[in-house]
Amino acid sequence: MPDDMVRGALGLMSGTSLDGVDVAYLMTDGKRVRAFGPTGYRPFAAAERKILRAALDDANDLVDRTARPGALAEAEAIVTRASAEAVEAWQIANRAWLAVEGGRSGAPAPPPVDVVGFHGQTVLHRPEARLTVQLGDGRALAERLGLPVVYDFRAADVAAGGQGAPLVPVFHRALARDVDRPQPLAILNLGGVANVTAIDGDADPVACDVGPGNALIDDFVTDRTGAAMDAGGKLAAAGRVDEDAVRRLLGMHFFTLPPPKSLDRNAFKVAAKVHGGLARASLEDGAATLTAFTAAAVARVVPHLKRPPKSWIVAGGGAHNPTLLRMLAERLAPARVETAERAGWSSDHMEAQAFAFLAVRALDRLPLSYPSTTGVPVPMTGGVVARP
Ligand SMILES: Nc1ncnc2c1ncn2[C@@H]1O[C@H](COP(=O)(O)OP(=O)(O)OP(=O)(O)O)[C@@H](O)[C@H]1O
Ligand SMILES: CC(=O)N[C@H]1[C@@H]2OC[C@@H](O2)[C@@H](O)[C@@H]1O[C@H](C)C(=O)O
Repeated sequence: MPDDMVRGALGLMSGTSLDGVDVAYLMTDGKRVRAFGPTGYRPFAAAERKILRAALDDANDLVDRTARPGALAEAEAIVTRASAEAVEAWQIANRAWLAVEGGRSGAPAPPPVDVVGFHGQTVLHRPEARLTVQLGDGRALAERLGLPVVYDFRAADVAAGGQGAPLVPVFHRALARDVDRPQPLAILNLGGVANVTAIDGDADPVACDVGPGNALIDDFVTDRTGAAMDAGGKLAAAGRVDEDAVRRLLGMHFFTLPPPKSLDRNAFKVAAKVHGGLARASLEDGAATLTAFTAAAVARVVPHLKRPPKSWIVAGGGAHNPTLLRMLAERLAPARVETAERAGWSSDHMEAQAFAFLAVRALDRLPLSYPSTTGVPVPMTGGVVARP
């Protein structure tokens, strides 16, 4: 098989917010994106979410990444089933689109989906202990779908001493090739955790997790009101930022470290309670302070980079929060800050697209991570391939 073969790939991502499985189609040779395709979403039901939360707790004591005690076995079955359903619903919804795309190069038509990239659900990430666990049975998924599935993307990197995250940088680099923005260009993902990729010419991308994304804001708002998030950043917009608290939080050791580095979703949970003065803060002031902390943590990575980025493109759920975007623009000035949509990309589907892209690279044994993205000793491929 020529290694620049263009394949159709579906990526599946279930992020730290435990909301559901995103699915996205990509046509790619693993180097450039040839075309984006339709996307889909399969939410977790409340009962499923409950089991996934229990699995997060039960994963805390894991020392063997293959063990599935407590709720972990049931949670893994849920992730696998939800992912299969996400693909099957996507195939049904896009039958007409696939027929047209599949026939685009004449008969015999290439199979429209050649491979599925299955991230699974991270329940534990402790790279310093060489431990990272993503729930999801790739073999069972391959059998059920009748398609090759690439899964367990982070294991090889962590086993080699890397951070195992972030893995999107190689996809960010491919995206950056097709946009005209002044470099260095930073691509920021604001999920539960925030991560950044800095692209500067032909050098390998420099990347790391930078701090809390939306997780602290979500948790605080949920504790106080029961709502899942500060929708539209409305609460934060009405509050006053406690700059002293932001400074105290930025004093944490993590922020002094240069990239590469990665984070567990709950890395700042305790610190935010202790140093953020949140117990005494009003709902609005607490949301404003945590939103400012997220923005300030992003800006704090700049001194660790060789050159400050001239432009920032923001993706992930946080790109829907105008207050967070405003605070980012203030703290990153004079750099230009814009959303992924402005660049012609998708804030909500970038991670699923990334795992479609990574699956194709894994099939061709191309590197998924680099010393500058996860700290692996040499560029490394990864992922496990399950064939039906
Ligand atoms: N309209 C909105 N207003 C404010 N915040 C929003 C909005 N939409 C999404 N978000 C935020 O984005 C979060 C979800 O982001 P995303 O889907 O990128 O996270 P994830 O993929 O689960 O996390 P990760 O990338 O860390 O795995 C929500 O929990 C919320 O905080
Ligand atoms: C261990 C793990 O699953 N980490 C996620 C999480 O969510 C965002 C951030 O933390 C990032 O490091 C990573 O996901 C993205 C997709 C990545 O690997 O690039």
